[in-house]
Amino acid sequence: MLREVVAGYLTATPSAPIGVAVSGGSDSLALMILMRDWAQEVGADLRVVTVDHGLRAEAAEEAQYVGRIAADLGLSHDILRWQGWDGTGNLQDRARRARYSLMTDWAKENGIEVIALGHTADDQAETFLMRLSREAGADGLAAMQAKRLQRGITFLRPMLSLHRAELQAFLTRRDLTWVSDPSNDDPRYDRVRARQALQVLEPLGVTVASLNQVSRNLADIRETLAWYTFVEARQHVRVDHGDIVIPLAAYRTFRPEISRRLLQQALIWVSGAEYPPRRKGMTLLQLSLSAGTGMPLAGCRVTVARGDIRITREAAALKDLTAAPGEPWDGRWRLIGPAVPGAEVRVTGETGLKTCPDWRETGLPRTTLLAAPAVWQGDELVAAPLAGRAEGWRAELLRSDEQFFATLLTH
Ligand SMILES: Nc1ncnc2c1ncn2[C@@H]1O[C@H](COP(=O)(O)OP(=O)(O)OP(=O)(O)O)[C@@H](O)[C@H]1O
Repeated sequence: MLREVVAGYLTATPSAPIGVAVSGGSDSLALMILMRDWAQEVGADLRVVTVDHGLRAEAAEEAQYVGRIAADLGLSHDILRWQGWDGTGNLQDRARRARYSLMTDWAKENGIEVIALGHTADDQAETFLMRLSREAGADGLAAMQAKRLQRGITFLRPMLSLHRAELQAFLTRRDLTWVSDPSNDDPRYDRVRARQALQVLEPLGVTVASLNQVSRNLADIRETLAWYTFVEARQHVRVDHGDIVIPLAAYRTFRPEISRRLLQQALIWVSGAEYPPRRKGMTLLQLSLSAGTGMPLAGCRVTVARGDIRITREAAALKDLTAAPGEPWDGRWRLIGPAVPGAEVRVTGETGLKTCPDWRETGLPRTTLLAAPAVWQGDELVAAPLAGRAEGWRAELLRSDEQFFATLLTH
């Protein structure tokens, strides 16, 4: 039964090896066993991975414990070590990001396109409660996706409908013990407090199952909102030299939730950021646009001019960014031209634009050109093709306009 639930998310005969991320906790250990049974049946090549964050003395031992069980099951196992914490930021968050990035690199090196994770219905319910305290909207409260493409790798969560207790019973039946992270009982962590709160809420009928249903309802709402944002964007929005342009007249007809989503995706798309700006910043931006003025936000400048809202990259955010000619710059542009010794691509900026007398003839706004790429040789501007000084160079945009519209549906 458990195996059928998991197998339901997997391709019958996968052509590439499949990864499974196992921390040693009960959920992911059960996942490894269920997937091994499935892999044997369909002849899939399963690869196990554990990230050792190096944060607890027992972590290395736990990773080896996973390795031993994997070996007993005839599975290959890799341990990835994180040594990157510089003492800044929120440790939990940094460790989590590092884990995803290490696993993504590992997958790419091994030709793995899919990694399965052991999130359960309990994780979903706990996350829901934690997000309530952060005043989340439909997006924050919506159920985790069972399948999500991130940085070129598909992350699968085939156990979202299963409960931790049934997975633990399954392991116990197989005489297997799992690793218990001591932080799982430490009330300093939000997740632990959320778990305790669930017990208190139970008499109200607020249970793991009901919270999962609510989060699925919200996922449907999220999808519907995404669809309407896409429809409005298709009808009114255009992409101009990597900027997103929204006619003010159309913007004024959008419901606030639709304009917020549109602006949020535009900011992410233009800046290349991994995460959306905070809600507070988005609210300020919406207020500012209602008053007919723009503002800088999240590495972008939002301007209002000639009846258009324009989301452009912020030049100041690019001042230290360099790339070799022909290489991607800011993940968006590539400059191609004749060989120039010592040439490098940097932002045009005020200094560069001063040397481009014809920039007005390009029809592009000044803010856009300030943040555009240029070719420099030391302090000398060699070329700024977008600002009317081509000198044999051309600027190639690395993302198609279509990609922007597509992100409105998937985020
Ligand atoms: N150290 C680890 N090594 C390998 N896989 C891990 C590790 N930690 C977590 N995972 C994987 O991620 C799943 C979820 O774990 P956990 O709930 O602790 O992560 P989280 O960071 O809270 O979740 P999310 O990634 O959604 O934020 C596990 O079931 C397992 O598949």
